[in-house]
Amino acid sequence: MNGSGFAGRTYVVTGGGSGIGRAIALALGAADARVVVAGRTPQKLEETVALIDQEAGHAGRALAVPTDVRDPAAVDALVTAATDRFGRLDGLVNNAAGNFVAPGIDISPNGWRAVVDIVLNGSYYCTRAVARQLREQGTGGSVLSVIATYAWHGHPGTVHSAAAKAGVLAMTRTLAVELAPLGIRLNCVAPGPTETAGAGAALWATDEARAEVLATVPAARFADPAEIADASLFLLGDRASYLTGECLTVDGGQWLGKQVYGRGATPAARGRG
Ligand SMILES: CCCCCCCCCCC/C=C/C(=O)SCCNC(=O)CCNC(=O)[C@H](O)C(C)(C)COP(=O)(O)OP(=O)(O)OC[C@H]1O[C@@H](n2cnc3c(N)ncnc32)[C@H](O)[C@@H]1OP(=O)(O)O
Ligand SMILES: NC(=O)C1=CN([C@@H]2O[C@H](COP(=O)(O)OP(=O)(O)OC[C@H]3O[C@@H](n4cnc5c(N)ncnc54)[C@H](OP(=O)(O)O)[C@@H]3O)[C@@H](O)[C@H]2O)C=CC1
Repeated sequence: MNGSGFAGRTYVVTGGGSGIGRAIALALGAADARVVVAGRTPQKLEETVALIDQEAGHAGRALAVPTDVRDPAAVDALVTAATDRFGRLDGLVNNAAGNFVAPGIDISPNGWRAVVDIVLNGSYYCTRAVARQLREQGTGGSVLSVIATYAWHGHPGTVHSAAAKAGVLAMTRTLAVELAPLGIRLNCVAPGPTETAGAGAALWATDEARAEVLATVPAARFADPAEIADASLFLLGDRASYLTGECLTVDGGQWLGKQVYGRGATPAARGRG
């Protein structure tokens, strides 16, 4: 990835201790960026830092800052820790999330709050704190939020997450316009079903549920987190320099494949996925 423009730049990745967030953090590290990973579990963050150091062949390219993104003061402290360590910031990946499947009519206020606080409020607090730092630096930068296609088509069992992700998309489009004069770009990536332990536990915990999800994907497979990371680095980096307020879907055709006719023609639907 030499010449990609990431060398020496610094990115905060929330939820960087696992799954897609870890894959994005590793890809940034491999592109010679400096990476600050944030999440609630210190051990998972330290594992990501160790993997980045291992790939780099030396320590010091990454920093773990245990942070609950629901706490705006903790998020401000995260940005301070990142700039104290690396001198400046260049971008943010809003990746942290929580999810569970339940009928909307049965979700408790606390269950609703748990998901919306992490996904929507957390993304706003992080975006606000990083954008303020970029404004102070006068450098511009890039914010990427990881959402899901049900932000626009909805999905039974996920009303809290779908509503929160839709909010993140609206935030992205709104702030893309407000912050363009400062040279700050904001975009989203919307992965389809992606092989991570977190999503597996939250969304397809049984073989039956997993097979049902797979049958909805025309590409007849789950995504590898590295494929989401590839698209994410494109959106974060200079090759997307005129791209803002957009969402790139990386879902193996899942959400377009909802037509009545033709769905049975996919390998997964024929039981070969
Ligand atoms: C049918 C779906 C298939 C869709 C396929 C489409 C394609 C893929 C698209 C996927 C898009 C998005 C994916 C993801 O987001 S994957 C990320 C998954 N990762 C995680 O969820 C990890 C983090 N998770 C958590 O931290 C927790 O799950 C939680 C979100 C609940 C937050 O944890 P916290 O410790 O803060 O909260 P509590 O455990 O105390 O719970 C708070 C309240 O929430 C209620 N709750 C929790 N789980 C459930 C459940 N399964 N059903 C109902 N209610 C639940 C809990 O009871 C608490 O409320 P009360 O105090 O009122 O009891
Ligand atoms: N996997 C999939 O199929 C899809 C995933 N996505 C999205 O991709 C992103 C990553 O998901 P995935 O990698 O699958 O799942 P993970 O469960 O691995 O990732 C979620 C991350 O968020 C962190 N997190 C949760 N709550 C908080 C909090 N309050 N503060 C800080 N960090 C928090 C978790 O760490 P910790 O618990 O240590 O805090 C964890 O590292 C999410 O935004 C998800 O919605 C979208 C579409 C499909």
